[in-house]
Amino acid sequence: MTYDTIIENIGQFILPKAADHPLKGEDMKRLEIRENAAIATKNGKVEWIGTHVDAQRMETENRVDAEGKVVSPGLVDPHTHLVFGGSREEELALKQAGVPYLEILKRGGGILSTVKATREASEETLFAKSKQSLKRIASYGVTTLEAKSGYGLNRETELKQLRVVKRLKKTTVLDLVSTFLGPHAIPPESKEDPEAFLQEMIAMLPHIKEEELAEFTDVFCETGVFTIDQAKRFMEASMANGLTPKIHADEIDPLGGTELACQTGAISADHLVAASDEGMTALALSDTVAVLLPGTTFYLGKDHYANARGMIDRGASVALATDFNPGSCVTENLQLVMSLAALKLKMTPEEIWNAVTVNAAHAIGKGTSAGVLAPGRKADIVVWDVPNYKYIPYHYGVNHAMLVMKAGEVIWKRGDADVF
Ligand SMILES: O=C(O)CC1=NCN=C1
Ligand SMILES: [Zn+2]
Repeated sequence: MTYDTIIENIGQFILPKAADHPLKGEDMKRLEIRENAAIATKNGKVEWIGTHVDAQRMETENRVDAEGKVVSPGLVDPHTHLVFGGSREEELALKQAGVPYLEILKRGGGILSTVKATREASEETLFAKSKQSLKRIASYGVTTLEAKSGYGLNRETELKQLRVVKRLKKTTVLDLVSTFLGPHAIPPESKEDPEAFLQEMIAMLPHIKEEELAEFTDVFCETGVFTIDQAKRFMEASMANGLTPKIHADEIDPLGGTELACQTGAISADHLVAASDEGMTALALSDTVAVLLPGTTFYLGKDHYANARGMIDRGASVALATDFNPGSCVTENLQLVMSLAALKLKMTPEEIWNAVTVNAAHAIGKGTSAGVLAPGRKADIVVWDVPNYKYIPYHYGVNHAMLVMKAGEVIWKRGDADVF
């Protein structure tokens, strides 16, 4: 057989474990690393994984020399607010003055200022802006990601955002999943009647399912936003309409959103900075993935981070994501989040790699098709300019990706310009 591409001379090949459930407990702490390896692709799929020596005897159209460096599956970012209008740099001064996130929101800023910009932006503008972000996301080694709505807070604009994601799915090489985050905040026009607004968002669910505009739903369960009871009713209505729930839980105040996620069978519970011991134990006993967002904690200038160690050591499955959004975490760089996971969440390199590949894939229902390289799987592959798999969390703030491959095709390669 003649292969399409062989990537050879791989110093360390990172091979997260293929599993039909998210990794937890001891599995979360283990990571297979193969040395002096090679991988062969054909028709966009992984065809063979073996040794560099064996690869020398194989026929291929293209041969890529990994120069003894590191190769991994394409990364998965399971939590982004990709589609939005405008920006919120003006709020930095408020944050520097110590004005809390929820206070900025209460004053009509934060999410609500992005809502105004998103309502005013055309679908074309949002599409072009999101596509630029996707290029940057891909350059950091991400080949699969989630994208939420939530900056419309009315039927017209929520559908506009979801249509943008649907168009991006069809027109870009990355794999996207879509999440309807209608109950993201209470719009000014519904301030007097949040319940009516929640009902309006619930009433959208059949249409969203019918038009295949989202696979998941999400709700911001937080003080001054949506209560546990409101979140529960929205999540139950989601499931009744064939949509799988997620939840922004225990981000700032410990309302018990973590426990609610596990009780309702949510696919993921996200943020969890204020998760209780009971909530962490519930995670360990469930298949709900804890999606941790240390970039947001950092960006909001908080000292207290999610208790990743407590979750992992209890046996919960943990994933990592950027939470890319215009106000509380303005970065597409999942590698930076890997560093914060080491420095602030005290996660090991093995746990971090599992959290940005196989577990991140399970958090968006892609556990059997992304985040793992094995014969028959999509050839989503990244070559990293690092000496070993521990290096990315250690050296932060830069882009270590050399080459990003999506379904067997190179979609990004570090510039060839070399004037030094
Ligand atoms: O502030 C934002 O735009 C995104 C966010 N939603 C809930 N927490 C952060
Ligand atoms: Zn978020």
